[in-house]
Amino acid sequence: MRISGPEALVATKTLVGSLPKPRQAALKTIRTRNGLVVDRGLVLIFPAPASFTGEDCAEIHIHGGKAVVAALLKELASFQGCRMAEHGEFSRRALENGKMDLVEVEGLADLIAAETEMQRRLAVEHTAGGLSELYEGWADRLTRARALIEAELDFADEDDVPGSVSDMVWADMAKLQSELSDHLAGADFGEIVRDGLKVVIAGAPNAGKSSLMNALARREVAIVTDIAGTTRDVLHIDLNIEGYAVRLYDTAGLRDTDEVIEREGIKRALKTAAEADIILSLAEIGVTAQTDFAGFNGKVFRIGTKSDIHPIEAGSYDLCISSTTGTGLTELHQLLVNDLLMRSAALSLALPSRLRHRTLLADSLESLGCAVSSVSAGLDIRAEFLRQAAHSLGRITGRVDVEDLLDVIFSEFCIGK
Ligand SMILES: Nc1nc2c(ncn2[C@@H]2O[C@H](COP(=O)(O)OP(=O)(O)OP(=O)(O)O)[C@@H](O)[C@H]2O)c(=O)[nH]1
Ligand SMILES: [K+]
Ligand SMILES: [Mg+2]
Repeated sequence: MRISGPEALVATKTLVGSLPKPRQAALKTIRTRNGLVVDRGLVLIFPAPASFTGEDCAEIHIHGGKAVVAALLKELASFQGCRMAEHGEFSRRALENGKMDLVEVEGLADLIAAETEMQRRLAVEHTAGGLSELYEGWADRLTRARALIEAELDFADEDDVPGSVSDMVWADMAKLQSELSDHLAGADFGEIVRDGLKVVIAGAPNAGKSSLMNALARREVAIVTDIAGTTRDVLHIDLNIEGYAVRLYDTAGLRDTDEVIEREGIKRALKTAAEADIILSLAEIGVTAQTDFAGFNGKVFRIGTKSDIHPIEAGSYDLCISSTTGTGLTELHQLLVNDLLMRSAALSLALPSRLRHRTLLADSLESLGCAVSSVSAGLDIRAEFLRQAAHSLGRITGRVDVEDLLDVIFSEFCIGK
């Protein structure tokens, strides 16, 4: 049981008699104020500000049985100012007290939800502040640049400000522009690691889409019949491939039809394929035509099916498989592994992984681009673009730029001494 806030230590002391030394576990008997023993267990205290929330915190380790928990909760609730925490309230207080920033809080949420090794690694990278450091470093660079530009504006006639500072600043800003843009390019993969690679099985009716889904799931997820138009709803399963989350979708067979339910199924199939990272375009070897999915964003692999009953036509397909015999399924798995490895190549896991990150990074990059390229605009306007770029970065971590501009000017130059 974790208790945080100004009354945490008072309440804990009342329950366990005497408090242990900060951050040292001690075995205590936990009693109600009527003297009834609730349980015996280890007690730890973390006086403010050296705690997770930044407030006074206590941990009472109890046996997890329902009645024990209920008894301690009931006793705690009777203390003045003590109540049940709301969802995420400990992290929220940590954020408010400057113990974590927004990216770290999001990382913690992702870490708790992580199911695959790569999701875990990405989340750890975020909770450990790797990304925050990067953004704060960039925001500092922008603030410094702006300070230098404003110094040139304000004190252009004074000797203390070296000339052509501007050139140096803009060269650095152009460099930052490309760093930011490289980082933003990693957002696609960051989102894939966090949310899973979307692999959509699509193609003509009876191509064997649902059979492939079942073979990869190793269970009968989808209905399989020899009737064309069996699958209507979009089905999905989650796979873990080399530590990466992969979401595999089975969809309705694509064809012209007047059947109302099937039409709706096809509409959904196309929508799902449009959002895919990878489309496995299935066609029965030599029997059904391959849908080419031209204009779709996902990478398309042409898969020939039922290789057990048709001669393999090398050249027409990227891969031929048989869900019945299992031929080609190892290769299909390897194809996905290779794709993931290719996407991850040369990328660290300090990647933006949420739409919120992506949007603000894009905003920042756009402002920076305006600042760098508006060569004919006044320096004041270009400086304002730099401010906006830093502001967007500050909003990612939640530590929006405070007005430390003058500090920077005076620390770098000896103006007005
Ligand atoms: N011989 C052979 N038959 C297969 C194979 N895969 C699927 N089939 C058969 O082909 C028929 C259609 O399979 P499904 O998996 O339902 O095909 P689908 O693409 O999901 O079809 P719709 O949902 O109707 O679009 C069934 O009779 C399957 O048993 C295979 O690898 N070899
Ligand atoms: K079918
Ligand atoms: Mg099907």
